[in-house]
Amino acid sequence: MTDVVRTGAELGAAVAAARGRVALVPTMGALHEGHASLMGAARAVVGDGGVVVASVFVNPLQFGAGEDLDRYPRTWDADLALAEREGVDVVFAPTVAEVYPGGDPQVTVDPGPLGAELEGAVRPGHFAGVLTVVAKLFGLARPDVAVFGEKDYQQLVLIRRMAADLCLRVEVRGAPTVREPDGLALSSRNRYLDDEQRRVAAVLSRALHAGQDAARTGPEAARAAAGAELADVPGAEVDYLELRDPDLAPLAPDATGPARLLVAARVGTTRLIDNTALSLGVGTG
Ligand SMILES: Nc1ncnc2c1ncn2[C@@H]1O[C@H](COP(=O)(O)OP(=O)(O)OP(=O)(O)O)[C@@H](O)[C@H]1O
Ligand SMILES: CC(C)(CO)[C@@H](O)C(=O)[O-]
Ligand code: BAL
Repeated sequence: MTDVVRTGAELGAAVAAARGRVALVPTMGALHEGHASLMGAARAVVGDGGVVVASVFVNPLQFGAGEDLDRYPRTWDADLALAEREGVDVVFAPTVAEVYPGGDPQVTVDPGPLGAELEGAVRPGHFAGVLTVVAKLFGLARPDVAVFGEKDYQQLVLIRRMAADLCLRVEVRGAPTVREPDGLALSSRNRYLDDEQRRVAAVLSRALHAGQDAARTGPEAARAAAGAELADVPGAEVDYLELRDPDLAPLAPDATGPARLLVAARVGTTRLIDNTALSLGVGTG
């Protein structure tokens, strides 16, 4: 039985009554099997005696002017059915006024330098909005553990850093990206794509695979192989393709070992992001 709560007070009461550990899965709704995998991971961490809370909240603070806040998919009935199927104990689905009773908050979380790079360079203010709402969700749900998808890798790195830097006493876990059979990462925004755009969108994961395959030869080869896949694909406009270390710091040209390859592109008016781990250097790829 999944309880639906709409206010911070109701959520506080629900988690205060919990006997086991509390795991939180923040989402913006329009739930898909990627979200379901996070809920499954949350249950695996806290066990049957724990409490899994999923939030469904389209956070205006992380959308810039001209972005898709108004048309972001809202599929409440299907979201609740998926949460019930996954055995989520509590769904927190607040209104904007409940989360931001005084309008935009005066105090927000500064994501630091990484917040202005990659996604943050294309979407100024985005990560301040993300970290602020996640900090509020942590304050409301007081989770022991919170689970986020690696699909939004920069977000995951920044939330981990926020939890550590601000001593939030929550364990931040990443979960692997769930993909369509052709490699496209599941994403709520995929539903904006028409058939032709959906076909084009598979180039992102093809590029990441090409980068992985070339990684044994070194960073430049990995980046070039991914770039070659993305070059001249009609209908796909690349925002960035970057190879970084696993914490998203820049890599030395001769770096070896673990790294992260990240891509963002616009297919029509839809922005898609994806990333993969890879291992650089001869004998490690
Ligand atoms: N394919 C996926 N596999 C695993 N986790 C995912 C996947 N897609 C999203 N998530 C995770 O689900 C959580 C909620 O994300 P969100 O509700 O924004 O969904 P989304 O599909 O990423 O939507 P959007 O299209 O807005 O990017 C985040 O932690 C995100 O990383
Ligand atoms: C973490 C999050 C739920 C905060 O609004 C959002 O950025 C998302 O869905 O990834
Ligand atoms: N999936 C990350 C939330 C966003 O794009 O706003």
